[in-house]
Formats: sequence, C-alpha cells, structure tokens
Amino acid sequence: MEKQEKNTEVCPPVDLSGEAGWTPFDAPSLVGASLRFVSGEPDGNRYRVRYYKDDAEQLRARIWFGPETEGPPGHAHGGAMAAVLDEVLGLAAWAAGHSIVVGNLNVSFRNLLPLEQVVTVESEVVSAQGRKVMVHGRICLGETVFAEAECLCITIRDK
Ligand SMILES: CCCCCCCCCCCCCC(=O)SCCNC(=O)CCNC(=O)[C@H](O)C(C)(C)COP(=O)(O)OP(=O)(O)OC[C@H]1O[C@@H](n2cnc3c(N)ncnc32)[C@H](O)[C@@H]1OP(=O)(O)O
Repeated sequence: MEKQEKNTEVCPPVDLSGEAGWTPFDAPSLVGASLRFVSGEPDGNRYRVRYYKDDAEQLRARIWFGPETEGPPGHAHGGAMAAVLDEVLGLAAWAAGHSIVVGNLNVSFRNLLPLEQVVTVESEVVSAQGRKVMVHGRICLGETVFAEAECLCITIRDK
C-alpha cells in the first residue's frame, strides 16, 4: 500500500478580526491556560481562534478550521466542530459568571464546513436555574449555519 506523505507546511496567516462593537476577550485570564486542544496553536494547522464579547456581552469567536481538522475531504470533521462548540459554549457560561463543566452537548450538523475558512461561533446563555446553565450556539458564516448546539452546563460542586 502506498504511504501517504503528511503535509507539514504551515498555512499562511488568517484574519480573525471581529466585527464593529466586539471587544477582545481574554479566555486564559478567566479559566487558565488549559484550553489547548482548540486554542493552543494560534499559528498552527489545527484551529486558530480569537475570542470576543459582542455589544450584548455574549461570547463570540472567530475561528479558522485548518487542514488538521479534516473529516470529509476538504471539510471539517464533525468531532472538530463539536470540540469547538464544547469549548466556546462552556466558556460562554464561565464568562457569564458560572463555574461549570459541560454535562450534555447536543449538536446538529447543518452544512459541510469548508476547511481554511474563517467562521463565527455565536453563543447565548439562555437560562440558569440551580446548578444548570443552558447555553445555545452555532457555527456560522453570514446566513449559512454549519452546526448548532444546545449545551447543558453544570456548576462544579464546592469541594
Ligand atoms: C474541574 C475544574 C474545571 C475548570 C475548567 C476551566 C475551563 C472550562 C472552560 C469550559 C470549556 C470546556 C468545557 C468542557 O470541555 S468540560 C469537559 C467535558 N465535561 C466533562 O467531562 C464533565 C464530566 N461530568 C461530570 O463531571 C459530572 O457528570 C457533572 C459535573 C456534569 C454532574 O455531576 P454531579 O455529580 O456534580 O451532579 P449530578 O449528577 O447530581 O447532576 C446535577 C443535575 O444536573 C443534571 N445532569 C447532570 N448531567 C447531566 C446530563 N449529562 N444530562 C442532563 N442532565 C444532567 C442531573 O440530572 C441533576 O439534575 P437534578 O436532578 O438536580 O434536576
């Protein structure tokens, strides 16, 4: 069987700037530096991401799915999109003041997401009752929705 060569070339820089009214959001200063799976290689070929808050204080992300997130040829792996939604929607709950982990993440994949394209992740904290915080979100570009999710976050018990 023919051995496939791995392409080790690093992709060129991408524009992750936000929209008018968005302010940069410093995720590591809130939750520490553990979020390396999605955010850990800002110049690499997996994901490149930058966080913002919009003028309604909701968390937004600009994210580039690199060649290492490939699933169907030329498009993002569903698990790669789910990982992004796990991180961004969980982080949205933290940014709203809730110390949580994600208990349940329900993702619907709506359209194939082409690789090496900058897209937006939108989030909205829709409710907080007792230990349960519900966050909704989606990965989109303009009118096109690639994936949408409902994320049940559970506040961490005091030790
Ligand atoms: C640890 C420090 C973390 C720091 C992180 C910083 C970065 C974070 C950035 C974030 C980005 C990264 C994000 C990530 O990647 S977070 C990583 C991915 N998530 C996990 O690994 C979480 C693993 N699971 C757990 O730790 C526990 O199961 C939790 C804490 C979730 C609940 O176990 P706990 O024993 O504490 O609570 P409980 O079982 O009494 O349940 C309490 C209530 O909740 C309801 N319920 C529970 N689960 C579910 C479910 N699946 N569907 C529906 N409902 C569920 C349950 O019915 C009950 O309701 P009620 O009966 O009261 O009505």
